[in-house]
Amino acid sequence: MPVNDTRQAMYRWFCGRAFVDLQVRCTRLCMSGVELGLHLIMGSGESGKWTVEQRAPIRNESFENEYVPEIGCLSIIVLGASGDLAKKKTFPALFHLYRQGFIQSHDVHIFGYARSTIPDKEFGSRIRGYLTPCKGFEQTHEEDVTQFLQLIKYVSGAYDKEEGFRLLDKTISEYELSKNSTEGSSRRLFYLALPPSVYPPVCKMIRSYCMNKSDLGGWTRIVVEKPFGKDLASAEELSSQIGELFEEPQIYRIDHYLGKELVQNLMVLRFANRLFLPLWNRDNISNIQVLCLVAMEKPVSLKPEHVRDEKVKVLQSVLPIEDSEVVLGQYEGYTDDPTVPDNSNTPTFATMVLRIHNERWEGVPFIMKAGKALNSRKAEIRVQFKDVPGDIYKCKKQGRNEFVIRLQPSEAMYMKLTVKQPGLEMTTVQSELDLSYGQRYQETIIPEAYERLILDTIRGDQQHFVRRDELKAAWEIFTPLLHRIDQGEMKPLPYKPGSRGPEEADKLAEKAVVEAVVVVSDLPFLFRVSAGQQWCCGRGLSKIGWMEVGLWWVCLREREMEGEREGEREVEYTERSYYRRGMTIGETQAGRVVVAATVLSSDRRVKTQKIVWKHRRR
Ligand SMILES: NC(=O)C1=CN([C@@H]2O[C@H](COP(=O)(O)OP(=O)(O)OC[C@H]3O[C@@H](n4cnc5c(N)ncnc54)[C@H](OP(=O)(O)O)[C@@H]3O)[C@@H](O)[C@H]2O)C=CC1
Ligand SMILES: O=C1O[C@H](COP(=O)(O)O)[C@@H](O)[C@H](O)[C@H]1O
Repeated sequence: MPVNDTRQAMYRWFCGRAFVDLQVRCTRLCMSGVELGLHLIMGSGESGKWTVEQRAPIRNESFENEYVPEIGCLSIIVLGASGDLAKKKTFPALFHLYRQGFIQSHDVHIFGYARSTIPDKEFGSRIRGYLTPCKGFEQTHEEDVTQFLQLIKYVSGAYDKEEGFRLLDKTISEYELSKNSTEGSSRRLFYLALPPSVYPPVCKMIRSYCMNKSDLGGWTRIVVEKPFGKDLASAEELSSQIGELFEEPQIYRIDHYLGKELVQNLMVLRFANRLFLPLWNRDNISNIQVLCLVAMEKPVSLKPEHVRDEKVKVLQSVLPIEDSEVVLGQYEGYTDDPTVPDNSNTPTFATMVLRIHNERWEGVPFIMKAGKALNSRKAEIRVQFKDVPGDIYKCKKQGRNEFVIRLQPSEAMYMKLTVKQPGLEMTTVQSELDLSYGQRYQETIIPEAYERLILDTIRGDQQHFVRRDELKAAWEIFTPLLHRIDQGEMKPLPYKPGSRGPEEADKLAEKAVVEAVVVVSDLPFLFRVSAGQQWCCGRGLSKIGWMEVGLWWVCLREREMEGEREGEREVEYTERSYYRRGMTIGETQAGRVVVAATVLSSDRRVKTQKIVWKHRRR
């Protein structure tokens, strides 16, 4: 449904897409020819002495796969097996895992569960047509499908009745016994391909009747599909209901965009390439146009919890969304659908600017765009770099450096660069370094997102699933806006199907980019610090804690300043934003604005202080 899709798209910008995969090799220190691992120098109990604690060598957690194959038989139970998701995505993904040997008939069985009464054979014919051939296995496809379908047993029952789940448990147990699986060593994976309204009763039933009987290395996990609620309150309620029944490590909140090849590649790109490490920040990036954030800091390790910790942190650094930085749309003809009310306020399109209030991203607009019935169906992340200072080649007119990651269709990464136009003339032209997966990896099978994620659930890797606090942090950002839409306070603008969306959306994006450029072109700022009698040049500002807020203030509030001569604002201080008393901030050499700001008091512990500013145009 469109309303959910828009909510999901908004949610996805955050929780998904950008925070994914990381494959960084941990540093190893080789000492005296013996690999000792990383040594940690610690203060000892005795003052003045240092001891060296020897730790086990740090292993490369991404490449030396920690997964140890388990021995108990595996039951995969798809609840809502009669539905759309199950037939189009879940069973086809299971089939591909089977065909590639990740699911083997000797220790895996699959159960479909739903209310509809469907004989096993008929169930097989329902899904057969959706089981597409695996690349390289086209010859044996029909045979493979027949064998795969034999692994599936369909059980019919209600979602809130004991009998159905007792029957399901009995059917699973019979299979486990037939495989001589020791009780408690078996693994049960429940995939809820169901409307969220039935998650709570279904989880309750699973908890009461279908869990592993004891723990001999076996487990019970549940996979829940988005949407995870419709706003903060409903998401929290759902989380509590499920959280009362299952521990967080048993819960896999799936959003299949996190399983897409190029989303999985994002962290590798960022943290495994020296080229990007120093560039990926506000000093170099003008704006980011994403379906998701590319913003988290490097995690301590590749452990799922470390990765997810970083995701939560960056979500918590997102500033409240300003109404003036949102454009909503609804395509013309949307309300012609008889199921849609004539006065529907449901957006089918949204563009908005997000601001991340941290050292890396202050001043860099994250421009999000998503919609239905647009001119093209694609998902990409676009990172625009700042202009080259001292542009002797006049590169500006050709466009800036840009790094584009196209998730779909046709996975690709390309980088727009300025190069010399081949030939005798010394002219420049914009060209691309292009890594199109279809060409470069012709022989490689790129797995479907669901395939990869289901495999992760079997292996117990939660890295690409949404943790409860992450979900909460994401909803906290969007809920106020969603409520304003629900209350009719924000109206979608009409746009033509097949267009780029409302024109205002492009204008908003342009404005955000221009503002970000102004920040660049105005550098260097000169900062006069009256108390310390110092002069500083703006380039190194982010490294000087007490200047950070000033710069942020100048950059982000420029819009407000344009209309006002002077004013007063409350400024929130971060721990790093240490101010000195009586500081005067800012004069741009580029001559756009002069900003004088005085911080009235200074105290590291005070989180909010008053800043008075004035400016004048030259
Ligand atoms: N379809 C897709 O491509 C995607 C779906 N999702 C999410 O996955 C979940 C399942 O999606 P989808 O398969 O499309 O959903 P369906 O509407 O097809 O529902 C799945 C099954 O659930 C049962 N069901 C449907 N409505 C109700 C109800 N009100 N109460 C109880 N049971 C009901 C039906 O089975 P029966 O009557 O036989 O019991 C139905 O076959 C949803 O949460 C959806 O948002 C997420 C991403 C993509
Ligand atoms: O989650 C969803 O995604 C699909 C689109 O998936 P894609 O992998 O084909 O891009 C969308 O159609 C569906 O409405 C939404 O819930």
